[in-house]
Amino acid sequence: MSATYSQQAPAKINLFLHVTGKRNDGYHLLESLVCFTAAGDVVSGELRNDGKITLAVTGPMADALSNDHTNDNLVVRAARLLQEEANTELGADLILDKRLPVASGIGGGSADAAAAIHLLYDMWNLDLDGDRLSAIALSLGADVPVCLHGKATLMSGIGEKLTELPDLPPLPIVLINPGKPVSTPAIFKAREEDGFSDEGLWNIHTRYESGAALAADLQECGNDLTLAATSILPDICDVLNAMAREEGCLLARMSGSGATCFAIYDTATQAEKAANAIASQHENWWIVPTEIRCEQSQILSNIGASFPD
Ligand SMILES: C[C@@](CO)(OP(=O)(O)O)[C@H](O)COP(=O)(O)OP(=O)(O)OC[C@H]1O[C@@H](n2ccc(N)nc2=O)[C@H](O)[C@@H]1O
Ligand SMILES: Nc1ncnc2c1ncn2[C@@H]1O[C@H](COP(=O)(O)OP(=O)(O)O)[C@@H](O)[C@H]1O
Repeated sequence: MSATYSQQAPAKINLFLHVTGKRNDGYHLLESLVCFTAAGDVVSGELRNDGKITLAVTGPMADALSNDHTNDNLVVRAARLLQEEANTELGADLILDKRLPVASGIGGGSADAAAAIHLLYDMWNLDLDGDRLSAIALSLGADVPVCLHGKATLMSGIGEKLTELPDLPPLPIVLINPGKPVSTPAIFKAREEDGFSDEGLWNIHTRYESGAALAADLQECGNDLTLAATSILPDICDVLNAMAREEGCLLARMSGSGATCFAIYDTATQAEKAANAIASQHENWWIVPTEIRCEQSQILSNIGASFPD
């Protein structure tokens, strides 16, 4: 019987997200403090010797994905690219346990693609250098390199420049999605007339000892996609207000291009209380109390991927 491999695909949070410019190809230059939560999807799988790659999708959010897993799903696209790059004749039967809402600003698809790369790297016993893996990741999406890295990072460029940061303090958070997907390209398009933020506003050397200290500095930054996202989906304002009203809320903000928002609470008990209170009033919202994960991905350290200073 072959072994089952399993890899978590944690949700990505943009603690702040500044749009600092635009490239000629239409992609935007960003500066964002990215971290990862204990909540996420799970990718698992078994080895095949015939080179075929199959995918089954399970879990509460499976129905939100297109049925054409073979061609559309980022897990399969990542697996095919890695197979080609490594020139291997091995394959895999993969299962995606889809728990994160789709098209929701927490990089679920990007996290799944990164998890598939980690899992298959291990399963196929590969030996590729970090630059080649980073190039595969970027070709799948601007958020995939940071998801491959998997820990607190200052992300810039269009998503390919990664600066590792000191570990963040324990951060109890609540994630809320109002149950409606938003399209990332549509949000970037909707902010076309807005200006650009300055670069270099975040001190990459500061080590935060408490969530309160981190939240205070995050108040000096923002998410430059919020105005565009709330103009397309005003429900995001309801989410932010509901989070901010609960006791112990240090910061409530939208992640990525939305619509998922996160709030940092002073304690885990306050985060859970807030989640329960909000859930009792909004039964259609996706509400998850969780925390920021700080540990480095084990498999990444085996890969030895290098990232710019
Ligand atoms: C906005 C962010 C912030 O972390 O997160 P999400 O809201 O998707 O979670 C990411 O940059 C999203 O990354 P990702 O979702 O991988 O984007 P891609 O598939 O590469 O691009 C989708 C579309 O978004 C726009 N896009 C994306 C990234 C970027 N730096 N500039 C852009 O203008 C482009 O219109 C592009 O066609
Ligand atoms: N495994 C996957 N999980 C989520 N979305 C996927 C996946 N594979 C492909 N997609 C497609 O990628 C798009 C972006 O999804 P997602 O990564 O969830 O958004 P976001 O980056 O805004 O959080 C969706 O339109 C979805 O159809």
